[in-house]
Amino acid sequence: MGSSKQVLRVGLTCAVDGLLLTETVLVFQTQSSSGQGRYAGPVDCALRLYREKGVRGVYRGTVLTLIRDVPSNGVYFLTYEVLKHQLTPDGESVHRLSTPRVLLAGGVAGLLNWLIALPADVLKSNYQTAPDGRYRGLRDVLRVLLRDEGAAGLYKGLSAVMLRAFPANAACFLGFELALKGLHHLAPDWPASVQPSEAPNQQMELQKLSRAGSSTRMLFYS
Ligand SMILES: CC(=O)O[C@H](CC(=O)[O-])C[N+](C)(C)C
Repeated sequence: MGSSKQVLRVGLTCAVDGLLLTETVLVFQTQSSSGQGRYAGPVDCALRLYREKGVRGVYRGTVLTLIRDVPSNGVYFLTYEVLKHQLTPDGESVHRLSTPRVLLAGGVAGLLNWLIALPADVLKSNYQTAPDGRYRGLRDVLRVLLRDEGAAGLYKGLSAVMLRAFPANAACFLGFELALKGLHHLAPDWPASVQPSEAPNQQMELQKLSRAGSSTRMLFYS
């Protein structure tokens, strides 16, 4: 694992990936579930939002998306890495963590992600799906929600979100680990597959590598 700060930084910057389609997806999902059928599909939805409201229309709610995703993504990846290391028995490599432990670390990371993300997610959804002119700005979305529903409104849908969060993110991280193992299998000498920061396991790995006669990989440990 990189340092906690590195993992946190990766998580925080990953938040930007979700910005591109957030408004389009939500507007399209809302009309689909209401059965109104105003848009033929997500692309049609994006194009019409753009034509009717310009770039601002497509990116409405971006600030709230960032408020949701930046802290929660940081905590998400950090929690996963920290838990993986804590769940690794002494003397064993974190890369050989058993499937149930990977699932546990991923599931808990998902729960914490949503515990932090949900209030901003509720505000973002209210803002993005409201008719034009309903809110005077982001603060107004919070004011109206607190007035109408109280603080509990910020955690609307918590149980459903949590029920989904554990299995979805457990499976997501298991898929990630399996993909990583597959790639490592295909390209064992690829530099990025070597973990120079694994100090406790370094000696053991070095012995294994020298037995296998792999001088290329040993270079990365020196
Ligand atoms: C807010 C969100 O989309 O959370 C993701 C996890 C999930 O349950 O969908 C996390 N991440 C955006 C890092 C994939």
